[in-house]
Amino acid sequence: NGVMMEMFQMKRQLNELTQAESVEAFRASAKNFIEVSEKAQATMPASLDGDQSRFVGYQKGMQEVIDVVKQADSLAEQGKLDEAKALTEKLNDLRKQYHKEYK
Ligand code: HEM
Repeated sequence: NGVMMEMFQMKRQLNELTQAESVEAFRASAKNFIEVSEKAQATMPASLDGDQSRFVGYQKGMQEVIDVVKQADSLAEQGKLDEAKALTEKLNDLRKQYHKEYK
């Protein structure tokens, strides 16, 4: 099982965030993104092979991602769509950083 399905959903939501043309569209994608990343956070990835101590680090990484999406959502809520979108670049940095470590 693992987190493959969640990861592909996160990829889709990230595309939607960067392409959102309205606050409403951005916030809807952010909500979906948070939901699916919380699911991923609760699930042991196959690549970790049951290693509980690495799972703790993995979960912290996923929390960083969730926090950035929440921050971006709150910018969108204030009508700052461009700033919200700019912040999603951080998600790609986190993706690269944590994939190196856990994928
Ligand atoms: C932030 C946006 C992220 C996106 C869009 C994303 C997307 C993906 C995708 C598409 C895959 C499968 C294809 C591939 O191997 O490249 C994948 C795999 C994986 N990702 Fe992510 N990821 C993200 C963040 C993270 C973070 C923060 C972590 C860890 C804290 C993580 C951990 C993993 C792991 C462990 C796998 C391999 C799963 C397995 O082999 O079962 N990802 N990710």
